[in-house]
Amino acid sequence: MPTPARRIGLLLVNLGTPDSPQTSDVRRYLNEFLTDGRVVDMPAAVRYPLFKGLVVPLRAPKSAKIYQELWDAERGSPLLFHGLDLKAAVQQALGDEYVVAFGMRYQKPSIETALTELRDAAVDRIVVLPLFPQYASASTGSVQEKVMDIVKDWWIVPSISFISSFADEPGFIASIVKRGKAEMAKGDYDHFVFSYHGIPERHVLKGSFKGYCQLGKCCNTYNKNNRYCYRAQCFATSRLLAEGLGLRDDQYTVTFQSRLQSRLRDPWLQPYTDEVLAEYPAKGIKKVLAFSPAFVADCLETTIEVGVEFKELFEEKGGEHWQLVPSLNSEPYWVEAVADMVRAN
Ligand SMILES: C=CC1=C(C)c2cc3[nH]c(cc4nc(cc5[nH]c(cc1n2)c(C)c5CCC(=O)O)C(CCC(=O)O)=C4C)c(C)c3C=C
Ligand SMILES: [Fe+2]
Ligand SMILES: [Fe+2]
Repeated sequence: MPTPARRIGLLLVNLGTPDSPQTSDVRRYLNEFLTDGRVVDMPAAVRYPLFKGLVVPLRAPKSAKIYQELWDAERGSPLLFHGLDLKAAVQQALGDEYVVAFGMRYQKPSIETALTELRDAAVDRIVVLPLFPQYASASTGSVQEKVMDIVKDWWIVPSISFISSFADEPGFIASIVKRGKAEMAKGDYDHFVFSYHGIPERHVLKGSFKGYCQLGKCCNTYNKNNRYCYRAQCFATSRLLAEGLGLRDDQYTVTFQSRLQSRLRDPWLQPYTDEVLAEYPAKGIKKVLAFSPAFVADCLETTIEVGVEFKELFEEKGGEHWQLVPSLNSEPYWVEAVADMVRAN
């Protein structure tokens, strides 16, 4: 039987990671990441000297130590090897009609290398799936900008579609529910935390249609006016997860982590996960199951921040059991959910 022609390119993209946990590689990664105007939205004339000259040199050695803790001796950065595993599994699920490539917004494998793979495979069109469930200009928006910036220089500009969020996608929700239920079957929990990567409040306000989002109850529903609101999407994901897990409203809390401490002290989305969990033991909440639904692959922000640092803080304050639900990585049901999203695109 003749092999069917390969026609559609799928580009999976995640955020990025250093080449190694050495300070020099972490510095290079952070320089690229934190001088992105969608991540640090200051004028370039301030951003470059401030971050390249001051913030990154101070942060890189500390971050490198944490990356050393995270690094797998054989496979390196989890964000990278889970991404490559997902790529291989989704390729298998979609079959020969698709060519699947994987790229990182910062460092390697670059988006440019991945797009070139797709171009060389002579695909007719490209579907871009940034692996961020909730849209943020600092994550999804940056990937979209980078893709467009690269293809604008191609002689033949391909047809491209972007899956810009999947915060309420049934396959995504069902996959996390499955992961969560597996943990819930192993023990009892007093409370459930859905901890999302934070962003500055300013980023949410800037993304609002006609000033709809004011960081209040406006985000409690997810509608046409706030469909790109990161905060509204985090709440929407949480409501659906709670429903799937059978949780009442008072059994779970939505929180935000990973704020980049800056001397400017600009507010990030609240409540902050560390502040919330520190108060739990005194309130009698001693056993907590923590979800990281802003991430689909284990990384520094899940394994170390939620799985190690928050656990230590919780126990220091008198908590008994803090458990992280692992990310979806390349679990078979998640692979199928990704394939379904792409087929439906
Ligand atoms: C979930 C999507 C992400 C958004 C939105 C996001 C915004 C954002 N991040 C920073 C600063 C840092 N983030 C770092 C790590 C990191 N961030 C994401 C995802 C989002 N970031 C991931 C998947 C990772 C992990 C990468 C890995 O290799 O494991 C870091 C680096 C780690 C450190 O030094 O602490 C920084 C810094 C900002 C400022 C921001 C929005 C404005
Ligand atoms: Fe981040
Ligand atoms: Fe909003």
